[in-house]
Amino acid sequence: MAERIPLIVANWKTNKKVAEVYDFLQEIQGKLPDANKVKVGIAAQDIYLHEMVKQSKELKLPVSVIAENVHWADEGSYTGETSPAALADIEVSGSIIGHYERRKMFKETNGSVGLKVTASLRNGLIPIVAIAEDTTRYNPDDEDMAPLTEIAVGLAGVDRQRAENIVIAYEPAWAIGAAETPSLEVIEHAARVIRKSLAILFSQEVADKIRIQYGGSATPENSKDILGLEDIDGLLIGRASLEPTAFLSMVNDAI
Ligand SMILES: O=C(CO)COP(=O)(O)O
Repeated sequence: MAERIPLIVANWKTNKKVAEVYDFLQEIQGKLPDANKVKVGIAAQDIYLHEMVKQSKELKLPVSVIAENVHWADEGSYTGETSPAALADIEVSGSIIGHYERRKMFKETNGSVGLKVTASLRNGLIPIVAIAEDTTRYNPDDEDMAPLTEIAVGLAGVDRQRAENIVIAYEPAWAIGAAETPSLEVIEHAARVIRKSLAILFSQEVADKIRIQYGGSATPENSKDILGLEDIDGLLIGRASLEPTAFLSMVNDAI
């Protein structure tokens, strides 16, 4: 089976002022583990990304700077959208795509997710595709299992050669911004269903290379157990990522 280096990503959402962004980066300087053991990303509001890339270089931080959303067109008349080509140009590493909050509040669909994933891969950005589907109704041992809709529809147009660069974030809607996570059994089951869906869509070989993160009320208290699950290769962290000590503790749990 392919070795998947865990990926821990902070999703700051619409939080932090510019001074707080820089304080955080300075606070984690020299405290991140070897990038060969765990990869670290921070997703922040677009207005901070360019400076975050520069600051990370200056501080020699092994951190990938990530957008929280991206448009599907490289350029053109799309007022208010951010081009994947422009993100790549300022050395942003990837983008979250189809976060539940965007699907719910901003009418993001599996169709637009697909366009954004393709556009990201075309520009060398890592798409972190968030899926919130209820995986409990699927049986991963069922030979004729249908892939999850969010994967089947959202990733249908993706070129198999590039698919291994996708990251999937499993974020059950009810656990986001909540106080509880699903049980470890439910998370592992969901991750297996997701990997099986990816294998149906691409191939088992590709599916084995794709990282699957868990997101939704991940904290320093539960991160080690979640990261210990066989099919979970990282975390997408909201609230607990806003504070450097908590974030660093969760990053270290991935080793
Ligand atoms: O939405 C999330 C990460 O993308 C999860 O948010 P919380 O960790 O705050 O529940």
